[in-house]
Amino acid sequence: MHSLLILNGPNLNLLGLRQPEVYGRTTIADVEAMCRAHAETLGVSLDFAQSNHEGALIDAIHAARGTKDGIILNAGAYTHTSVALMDAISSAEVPTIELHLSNVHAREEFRHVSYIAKVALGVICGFGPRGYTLAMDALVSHLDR
Ligand SMILES: O=C(O)[C@]1(O)C=C(c2cccc(Sc3ccccc3)c2)[C@@H](O)[C@H](O)C1
Repeated sequence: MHSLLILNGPNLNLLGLRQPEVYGRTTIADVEAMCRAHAETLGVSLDFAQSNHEGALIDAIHAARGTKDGIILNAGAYTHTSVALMDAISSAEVPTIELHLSNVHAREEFRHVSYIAKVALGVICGFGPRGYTLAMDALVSHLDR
């Protein structure tokens, strides 16, 4: 059975509570429930976490080496700034999909930069909460290739 980690970065704990016009009204708890139901369907185990702290996200990625088969990472704003997260993903050697609720490429210029994409298996963005289950499907397809 594949073991997946879904990791969410800063401010995503407030998802659905503010800026619904950009990020929708779905809460992070709703996203987790949807992902856990989809994990059952796929027959995979799932850990789901969120942190506002870059170091905690790095620690979770380090811990995934040798224990998780794949990571889905919505690093939030750290996507656009964090060489440390890029290095952690690279060193963990666990296939990682970069995930965004919004289409970052259609937004402000600064959101077009991604340090995560440089070391990711692939990027899914713009599909809202559905992006998480799309990423799960893509990761399992990759692991079963
Ligand atoms: O689209 C995303 O999922 C993204 O990763 C998420 C982000 C993000 C940024 C701020 C807040 C939130 S969640 C939220 C939204 C409104 C109010 C409070 C929190 C997400 C952005 O930093 C990224 O550029 C894009």
